[in-house]
Amino acid sequence: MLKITAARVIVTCPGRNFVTLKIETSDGVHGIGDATLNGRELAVASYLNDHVIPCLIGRDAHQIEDIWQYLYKGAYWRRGPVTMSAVAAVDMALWDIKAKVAGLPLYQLLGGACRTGVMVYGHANGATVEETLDNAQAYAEQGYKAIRLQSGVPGLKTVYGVSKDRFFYEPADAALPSESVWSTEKYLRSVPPLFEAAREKLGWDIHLLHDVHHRLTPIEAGRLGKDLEPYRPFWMEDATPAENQANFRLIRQHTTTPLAVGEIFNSIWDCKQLIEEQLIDYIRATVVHAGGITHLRRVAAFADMHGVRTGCHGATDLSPVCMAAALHFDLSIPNFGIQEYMRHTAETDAVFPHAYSFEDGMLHPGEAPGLGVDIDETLAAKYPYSRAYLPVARREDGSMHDW
Ligand SMILES: O=C(O)C(=O)C[C@H](O)[C@H](O)CO
Repeated sequence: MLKITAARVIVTCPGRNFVTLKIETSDGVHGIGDATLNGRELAVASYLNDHVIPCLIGRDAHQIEDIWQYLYKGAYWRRGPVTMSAVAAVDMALWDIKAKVAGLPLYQLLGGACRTGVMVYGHANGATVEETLDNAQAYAEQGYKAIRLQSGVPGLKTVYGVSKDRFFYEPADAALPSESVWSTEKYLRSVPPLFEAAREKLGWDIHLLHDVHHRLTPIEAGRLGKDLEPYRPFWMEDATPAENQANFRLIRQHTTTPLAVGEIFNSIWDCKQLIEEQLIDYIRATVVHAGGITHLRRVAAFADMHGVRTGCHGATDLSPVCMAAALHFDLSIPNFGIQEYMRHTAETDAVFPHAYSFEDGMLHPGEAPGLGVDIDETLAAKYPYSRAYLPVARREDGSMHDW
């Protein structure tokens, strides 16, 4: 038995907030897991400190599945982002421990590598089409094989996906949510010309992606998907809110543009119908928000049966611990599609030294035992938590819209 002797939550803000769980064991091996839930970080920290850690002490760290079931079923109150991020952090830390004890990089325990590396997509954005495409060109020159394009919308001051910095994007930008104004009509007019210009400038040998960020109705999404078809996007993401999974039937009826959704999903139940009915092409659920590696493997296996591939969320609010976990997972499953990669700042990378590396458009988790990522607690302590929220959006008449 490898006894869990201690566990603690580390909250740090090296440029943005991260919550990390560290689990220690009787033979001195420790593991870490990401528990960051953007804008609601302290809720997960409390869930772990007040309700999960007391149940972990004394358990066998090797019993990953049993501990997962204990935390999921044992809480009685199932699912939800706070619960599932906490369960995920425990799960990641336990896989880290198991792989360290085995002396192997985690992907070896998950079945070994199915591919030589993990294709990632970078984020090109700008206030204008020209600026966005100049940035996209810079990504292409760095070797990226896939690039997400988000551009300013004429007539709207700020929109999701457009940052002030060329290579870094941080949407949680204020101590109280900032407000932006949204117009579906203006947005819908702006995206097809962006993709037309992108194909002219970048050619056809690069994958182009776009994130709608839940802002359209199903029929509007069907229209956008159809308008983008001539430019062969890799995917159209989060076309409409997905609480009602049947909404995707309508989008599917109107377009052959591939559909991706799921970064805010917490469990297999959020995507059961989407996958079973083949209403999507890529499932974006991620290690930290969907119950860890144990649960995400189940989602991926179910998706594989239905011809759906993975495209895990990988924004900056998922820490390097989650990124490492995602890379081991991506490398080991048969139906991997693509991995999002929004680079962290140098400050963040220093707090979380890691073995993963980027080369020629691909990430690789590296060969260090475990997840191959650690937390420098002394450095982390220098960056206290700083409250930050995601923005909100209102329509031009003042009513709330999805941001
Ligand atoms: O990366 C994406 O596709 C996103 O939509 C990023 C999200 O807005 C971000 O992770 C919210 O915390």
